[in-house]
Amino acid sequence: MSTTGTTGTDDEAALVHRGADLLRFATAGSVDDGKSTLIGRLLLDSKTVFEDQLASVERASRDRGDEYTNLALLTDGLRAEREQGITIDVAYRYFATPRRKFIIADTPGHVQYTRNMVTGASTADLALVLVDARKGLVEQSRRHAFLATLLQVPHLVLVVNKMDLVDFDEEVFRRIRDEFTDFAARLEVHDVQVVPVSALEGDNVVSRSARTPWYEGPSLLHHLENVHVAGDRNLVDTRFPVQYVIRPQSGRHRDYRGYAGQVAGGVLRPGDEVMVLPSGLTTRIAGIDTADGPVAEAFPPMSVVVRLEDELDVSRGDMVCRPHNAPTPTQDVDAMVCWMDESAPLAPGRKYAVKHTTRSARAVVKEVQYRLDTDTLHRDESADRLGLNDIGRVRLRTTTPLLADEYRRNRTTGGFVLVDEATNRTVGAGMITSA
Ligand SMILES: Nc1nc2c(ncn2[C@@H]2O[C@H](COP(=O)(O)OP(=O)(O)OP(=O)(O)O)[C@@H](O)[C@H]2O)c(=O)[nH]1
Repeated sequence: MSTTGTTGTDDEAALVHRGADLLRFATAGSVDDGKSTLIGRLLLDSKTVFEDQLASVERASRDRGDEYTNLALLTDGLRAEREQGITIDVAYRYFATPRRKFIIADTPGHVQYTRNMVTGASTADLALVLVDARKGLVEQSRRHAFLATLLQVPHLVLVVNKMDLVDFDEEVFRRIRDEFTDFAARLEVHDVQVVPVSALEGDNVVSRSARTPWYEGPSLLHHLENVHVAGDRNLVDTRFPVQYVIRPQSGRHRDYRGYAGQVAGGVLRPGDEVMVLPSGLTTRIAGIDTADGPVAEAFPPMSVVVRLEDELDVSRGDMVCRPHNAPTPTQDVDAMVCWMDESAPLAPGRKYAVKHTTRSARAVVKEVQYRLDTDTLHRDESADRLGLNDIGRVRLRTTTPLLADEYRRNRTTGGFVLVDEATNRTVGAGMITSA
């Protein structure tokens, strides 16, 4: 069964293709804050839910003796469906309104929250942290907010839920909001929104509620629909990691040679002078092709095929950039690493496979510089290893040079994962601090 929303027009499809009207957001909260209910409410009120799903949830709610239609059943039901037979750390859900399409990275489970959240939030435009109005900010709320900013998620929303249980008291909201704003001021995030809602009763989720006349901000959905994300993309530094070389062996296209990949930064146009790394050779872009035909420009996150004027020796893992704006190939990498392996810690001397954009290399851990306490933001410099869910600063030496940028400059070319070569499991996620 698909949970994908409305079928769009071709125009919409083109917009989505360009990422212009798509918002990816990650949700986080502690147990029972109401995350499932909130997501259920968004799906329901945006009419993404099918009649039969709704009918079955209504039936199940009645059977359980619930007073309300239990929206969490909707979310959890979808979750269970997704999880059948496979281990999924992050469940992705889709819904759409006439203004935008949304992809929610929902991170179920509380034990592995750091790992899950890193997975879910690494590509998110926005992170939504939920708290229960009766409890206010708890340790996990701070940790989630911190992780989101560490992953450079540009927009942060604190949803103060269950306002109905505190009689929509402005004072309660104000206290939580102020405490959060103070905390967020210490983090690297520029856009913070705090919204009082009742996920259960629908207040301020889709439309503004008459029960919070003191609240002057937008409803949650209105904010999600309008938050400006186009400016978050790096359109300055041209970065095109080559994923595949396309060269038909026969037929009338056998003279075609193109390089397929997803634009990671900047804008590419036919005629642009470009440099290909690691060779350093320069040429011009002859044309840019997509599944829908040639285009006059390409920018993140478009997937395209780039043709070059000269026949250079380009292969998977190479990077097309600009002659005067290119990453410096480096084998010494400093990074914040989130460790995700329960079987063994990251420690000096250990070797891993590195996946960075479309490139693979091997790396040895030279040093653990410190481990970060995500609650106090304190750096423990005596730490010499990272255990499951730990985050710390690490120095690596790779076997072949990476074509890397700082993560804060580019989340794609600044990020990497570490893979255990014996098990082929992803054991760490890294954000390059200097290359
Ligand atoms: N009164 C009230 N109850 C709510 C509200 N939102 C959620 N709840 C209730 O809080 C309980 C927990 O809600 P869930 O949506 O299951 O919580 P969750 O955070 O998703 O929990 P997980 O199952 O861990 O994902 C349920 O009994 C909900 O009905 C709200 O706005 N007001």
